[in-house]
Amino acid sequence: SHAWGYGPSDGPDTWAENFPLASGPRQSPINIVPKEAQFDPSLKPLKVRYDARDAKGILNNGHSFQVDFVDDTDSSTLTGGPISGTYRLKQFHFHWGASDERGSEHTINGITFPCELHLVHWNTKYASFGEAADKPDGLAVVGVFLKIGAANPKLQKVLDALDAIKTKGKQNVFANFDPKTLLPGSLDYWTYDGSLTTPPLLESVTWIVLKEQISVSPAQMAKFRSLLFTGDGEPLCNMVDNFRPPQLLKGRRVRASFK
Ligand SMILES: NS(=O)(=O)c1cc(F)cc(F)c1
Ligand SMILES: [Zn+2]
Repeated sequence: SHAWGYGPSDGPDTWAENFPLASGPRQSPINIVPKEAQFDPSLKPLKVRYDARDAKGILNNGHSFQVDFVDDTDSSTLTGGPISGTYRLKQFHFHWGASDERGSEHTINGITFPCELHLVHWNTKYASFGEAADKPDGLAVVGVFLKIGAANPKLQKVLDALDAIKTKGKQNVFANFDPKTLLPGSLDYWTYDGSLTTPPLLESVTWIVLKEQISVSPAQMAKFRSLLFTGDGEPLCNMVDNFRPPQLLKGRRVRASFK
């Protein structure tokens, strides 16, 4: 299997060697230029309905950590917005930097944020996430920027679970959590057709990037950075800078749900 990472020898600039989609026509992330985004009055409001009881576990997968959800019913879904039909929440995860001036994957007018949250959903016209993952309308990911400010109490339950999943492959039960509490007050968004931002870089994602950011404190950022890319017994390597830089737009349009 193809080992990839974020270091000098296996990072984003090397991914095209094993994952040819890296040079594809609809790669993510991108730099969003709000003045060039077209307001689309036909875009519907985003409808987010999550059930805290669907939260299942938390896993250090060696690239980030993710909180996984039970997705065998329509109890936690995303509808409306730019998508048609019903997409089920599968997991959420984050990307972050070694320091506050980098870490996000999408940028706004070239501005980077210290962290970016991704809530991953799959189209229920397909039988499963795995089936949906390589279809052009298979996935919808909601991206939320985190900016340095006051401590965010909604993050704390997630961050307090990180000590038990410090190394690659470790996982734990993570129950009774409603990720809707992580979202900002406004669901105004930009949307464009893109891809997974990590290998296999599948071009199957309708990206929905929220305009409003949520806060994270420096101490909370230190918790993210306390995770390790490496497994038990391997040389320590802090899990930081696990972000792909912005990719070429290649003629794509970015639409705005707001004026
Ligand atoms: N980072 S991302 O949201 O594009 C993403 C989501 C996913 F479900 C699998 C991936 F490999 C990557
Ligand atoms: Zn992601």
